[in-house]
Amino acid sequence: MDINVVNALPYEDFVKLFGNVVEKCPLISAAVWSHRPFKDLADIEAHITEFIHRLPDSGKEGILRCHPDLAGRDLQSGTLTRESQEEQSQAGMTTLDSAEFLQMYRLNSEYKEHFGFPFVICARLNNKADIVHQLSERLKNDRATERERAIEEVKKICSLRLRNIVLSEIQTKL
Ligand SMILES: NC(=O)N[C@H]1NC(=O)NC1=O
Repeated sequence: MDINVVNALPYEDFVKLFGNVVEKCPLISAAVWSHRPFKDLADIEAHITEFIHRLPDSGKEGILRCHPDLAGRDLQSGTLTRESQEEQSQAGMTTLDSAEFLQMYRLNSEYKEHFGFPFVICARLNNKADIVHQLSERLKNDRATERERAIEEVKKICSLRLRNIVLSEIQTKL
């Protein structure tokens, strides 16, 4: 992808293209557009990361709360975003048997009750077993540690979504 093409995009198209690199947080790409011209894709990613890091704790938790549960209500009802659907499918969340589904439901509920935000992990980089293991392990963290840990996962998700757009979507979306 030619970065000059991206730099020439009006904000409406930029947000259309990059609006979901952080799940359901188009405000972030709308804010980052102000930093054009970008040197390259890594520069866009760096601005997104900086924006997230400057948020107060409540803002970071807000980002986490925009994420759907893994194997949760949105997956059941078919209301996941396209990106999340692909990621959850790749991690095996769409083919859980009923015992696995119940286990995910219980662990997700326990995690949410404990921290007040959903468990977030980069599904594309983890399989079913990793996810269950991480859910149980990260429940032991204190809230501040876990908030930062989860934000690191948001950044991984964002990075892979950005790369995906560059590889496959620029021609079809515009
Ligand atoms: N809760 C959670 O981790 N959700 C996600 N992870 C991911 O890679 N895509 C998601 O939607």
